[in-house]
Amino acid sequence: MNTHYDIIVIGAGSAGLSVSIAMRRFGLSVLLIDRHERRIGGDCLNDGCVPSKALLHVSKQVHQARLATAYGPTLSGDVDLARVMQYIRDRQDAIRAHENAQYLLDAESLDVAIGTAAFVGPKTIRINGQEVSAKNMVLCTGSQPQPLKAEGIEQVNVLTHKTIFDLTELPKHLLVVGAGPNGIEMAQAFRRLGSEVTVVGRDERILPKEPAAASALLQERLAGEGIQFLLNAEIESFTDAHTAQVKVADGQQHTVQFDQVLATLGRTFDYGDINLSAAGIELDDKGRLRLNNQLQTTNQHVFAAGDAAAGAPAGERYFSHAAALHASLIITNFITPVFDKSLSYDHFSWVTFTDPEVATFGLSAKELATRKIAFDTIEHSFDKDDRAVVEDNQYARMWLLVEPAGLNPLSRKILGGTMVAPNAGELIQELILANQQGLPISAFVGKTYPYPTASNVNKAIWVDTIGSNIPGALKTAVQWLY
Ligand SMILES: Cc1cc2nc3c(=O)[nH]c(=O)nc-3n(C[C@H](O)[C@H](O)[C@H](O)COP(=O)(O)OP(=O)(O)OC[C@H]3O[C@@H](n4cnc5c(N)ncnc54)[C@H](O)[C@@H]3O)c2cc1C
Ligand SMILES: NC(=O)c1ccc[n+]([C@@H]2O[C@H](COP(=O)([O-])OP(=O)(O)OC[C@H]3O[C@@H](n4cnc5c(N)ncnc54)[C@H](O)[C@@H]3O)[C@@H](O)[C@H]2O)c1
Repeated sequence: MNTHYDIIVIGAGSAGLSVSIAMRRFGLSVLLIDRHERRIGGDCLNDGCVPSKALLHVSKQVHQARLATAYGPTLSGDVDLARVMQYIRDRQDAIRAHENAQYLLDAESLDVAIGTAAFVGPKTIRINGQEVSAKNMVLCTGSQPQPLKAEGIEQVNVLTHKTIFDLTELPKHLLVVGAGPNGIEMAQAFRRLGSEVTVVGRDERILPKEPAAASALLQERLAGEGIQFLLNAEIESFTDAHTAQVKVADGQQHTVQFDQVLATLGRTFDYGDINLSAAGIELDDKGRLRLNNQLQTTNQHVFAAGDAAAGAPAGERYFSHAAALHASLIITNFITPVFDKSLSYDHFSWVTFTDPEVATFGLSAKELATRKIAFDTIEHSFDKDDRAVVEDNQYARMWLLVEPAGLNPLSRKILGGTMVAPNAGELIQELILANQQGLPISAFVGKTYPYPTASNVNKAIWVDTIGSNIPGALKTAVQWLY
């Protein structure tokens, strides 16, 4: 470790890895810091995206094996959770092979220091007793799970995403508190592995950041798999280590007996040991870094990326690919400072990896209304799609927000949307590209999809919409010409 670098990056999760590797590749001297060698890769690798997606993968295999018994094969025995968790650890290790300090030094010539960094001045930190300075620094320090508060909580061992992957026995009854993406993904995974699952959510619907119709469709599917939902509800108290009293807004009280409880209540921040005040870095009233839309803190030489950038005026997005977007913005502004770019989520997208997946992109109806942008909502059911029929997915749906029809219906552009379908996260990619590049819907209508690819729905929605709204004058003209 040197005493001065071009850039110091604190936190080696999705954000820190993106910023530090790119800046090093541009030939700058970079120091990347994380508290522990085993935290390199951050939440995504260690207790977020990777283990949760691996768990969902296994749970889907188990679910499909169970469905296959309809055709003759038999299935016996319970899922051995210890073996499932071993599979997850193996998958994490496969990624760790290229996300560790030695690899980063060997492959990227990147200096990595293990220890807790704390500011001692505007451009200087102390780590492991040594002071190191830099021209600029990037805080990629992530976020923490919001703690569950309820009377009697001290009797209960509350799991979070940081501890649930250490379980070795399948819970008989898993109580999930919080109905956001983390809670809903885990609820389905454990239900499919064999647990009874109850979800308690504060809002009136699951996945409240999605359009209401998408939340309702997913909830119906999950309820069909046996997940119990208590919505508009909160844990009032724990009367012992395995009993929760749940109060629903309509006044009803439910007693839920559980052997494990998982809290998935959103994110919070802990800047207790980093001494932000020594660098003049301020927090906002929600305890987030106070940032501008260039992701600059109140210290002009210190920036933030990833979950730590949640205080940006553009809004909160806690995703690995948001970290990559922030990293790309910061890097662009470092290397082309005359064109200061601002953070925008106008073409952002995300996927909740349940089965069916929920994939959302672009501007929401609420954002369009706030910006006074006129739009139509076009709903498309997959019920007549041959691929959906043969795979029994006719329930799937999408809702696209599109410019109002003008003189040429094929020139309309897609402003945003949501799809609830198996593999929606993959199917929606060409819609995202069209949205980002401003392609008109003629791009879909003019494309021939190999039959029966699932993504043909991206054409069918427009063929149906245009086909059922051909203006009378056009029909008359066609008849006359024919
Ligand atoms: C269960 C779960 C599932 C998820 N699934 C997905 C998904 O499927 N797709 C998706 O896009 N996103 C998903 N996310 C969100 C995603 O994991 C996070 O948005 C992302 O990991 C944040 O990356 P980050 O680099 O900002 O922070 P982190 O990954 O939290 O990294 C921050 C790092 O900073 C280090 N650090 C903090 N302070 C200091 C200090 N003072 N000194 C040294 N080091 C420090 C920490 O040790 C940590 O390693 C999921 C999250 C959870 C909880
Ligand atoms: N597939 C993915 O990309 C994925 C998966 C998991 C998590 N994540 C990310 O991680 C972040 C954290 O996930 P999350 O689901 O914990 O956060 P979240 O903020 O999205 O959802 C938490 C939910 O819990 C509810 N809640 C809060 N306190 C409660 C209480 N006391 N009782 C009942 N409900 C309560 C909130 O109203 C909210 O709906 C998310 O913002 C998401 O971006 C992404």
